[in-house]
Amino acid sequence: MTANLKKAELHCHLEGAVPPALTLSQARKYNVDTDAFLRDGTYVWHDFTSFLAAYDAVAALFRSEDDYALLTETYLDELAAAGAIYSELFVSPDHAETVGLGADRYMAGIGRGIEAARARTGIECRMVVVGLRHRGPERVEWAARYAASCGNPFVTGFNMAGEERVGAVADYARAFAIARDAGLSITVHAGELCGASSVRDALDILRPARIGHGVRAIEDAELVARLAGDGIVLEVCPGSNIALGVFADLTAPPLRRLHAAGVKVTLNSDDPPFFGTSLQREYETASRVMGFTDAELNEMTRTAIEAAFVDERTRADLLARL
Ligand SMILES: Nc1ncnc2[nH]cnc12
Ligand SMILES: [Zn+2]
Repeated sequence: MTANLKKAELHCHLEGAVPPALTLSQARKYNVDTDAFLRDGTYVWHDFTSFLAAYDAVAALFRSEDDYALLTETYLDELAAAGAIYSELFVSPDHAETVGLGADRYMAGIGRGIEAARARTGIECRMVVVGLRHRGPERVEWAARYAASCGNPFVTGFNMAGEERVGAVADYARAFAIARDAGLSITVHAGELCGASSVRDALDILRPARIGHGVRAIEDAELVARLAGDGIVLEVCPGSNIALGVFADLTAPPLRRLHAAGVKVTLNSDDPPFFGTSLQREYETASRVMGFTDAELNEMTRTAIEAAFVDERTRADLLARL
């Protein structure tokens, strides 16, 4: 039983972590009909594109600092209850601009939620600002400049998510250079909907410390050896990969093969209520279905904290709590 294990999560989209019950209460607050994207307590989508549309519809229900403080506290309390001592949240200032809240008040609300959850449960949390790939290079550069200049102490990293099949990685090199030059740590979604070449391009052009998913690297033995040799950490999200059809069933995700090849892997929920999962469930599945021992799961948690975008003192504190 993995409920008693300490956990850490590096890959979860804040707007992708909204429990359906909270979506319904937000919809009542703003008088929005949710039938198009939420039915019988389940989000309605059938492929990646319609998943993103449902995700955007849910995100549009969070319009104030208080809304985001509530969402952040709700998710971090759930994580802490599952034994998590550390969480990195992917936050999207584009969504804040879309609803007219503005990025600064968005980040302030999330920061309040982080502080409230930490005061109550001790969970440590940092934010990774996300640029949305399908909004194009200029918009991702806007997100990078925002992350670089916002001065929010919880912001420690930059990422790109969204529709992986749009554009080429090289189009976004300048955005990542802006973030890196400002001292932000780098991760990027790759090797999820696109194959091994998307992981190789990400490594060659963006030089990330971590890769979001990266699991399609399994298609190329030389690339797997490179990931292992370079110590690149994969933010693996098995439940997400199944829900989105990246792999057929839970016996297929290559977590065990990547781990056996010496690749540093971590467990993550990505967008838990959208994919019928949670961090607790990911640990439990890795144990019961994939056969990982508690020692191996604890090693993945350690890997996550060693790869966390935090200052060294916080990292030492977290490792001591493991
Ligand atoms: N799994 C995923 N891939 C790319 N962009 C996302 N945004 C939220 N979840 C995502
Ligand atoms: Zn993701």
